[in-house]
Amino acid sequence: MAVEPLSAKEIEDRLAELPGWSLDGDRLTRTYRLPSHFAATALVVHVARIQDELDHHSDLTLGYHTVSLSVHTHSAGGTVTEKDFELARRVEDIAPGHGPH
Ligand SMILES: C[C@H](O)[C@H](O)[C@H]1CNC2=NC(N)=NC(=O)C2=N1
Repeated sequence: MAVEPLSAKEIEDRLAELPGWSLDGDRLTRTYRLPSHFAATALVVHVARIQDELDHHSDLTLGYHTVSLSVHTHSAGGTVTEKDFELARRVEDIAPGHGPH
């Protein structure tokens, strides 16, 4: 599927529906804080499954009690596309099940 870069306005509108997510340069990012290192690790594994299912992969960083995602679309020249937002929405759906953050 060919994907096009989103405009600044399109990104802004989509971010308004995704509290906690922000634009950092040309990347969509969010850091989740979890109740334990084990919970954070479980979230990483769950996100990895979603990323393989979507065939769209963020830089996914595990900290002590944190999980950070940073994503853009390589095939669209490293810009933010609808695919990045699709991933962000899917992660938002499952993150609450991993404990408070
Ligand atoms: C061959 C495979 O479909 C591509 O390499 C996929 C995999 N995951 C990807 N992830 C991201 N973030 N951008 C891509 O363009 C991308 N392309």
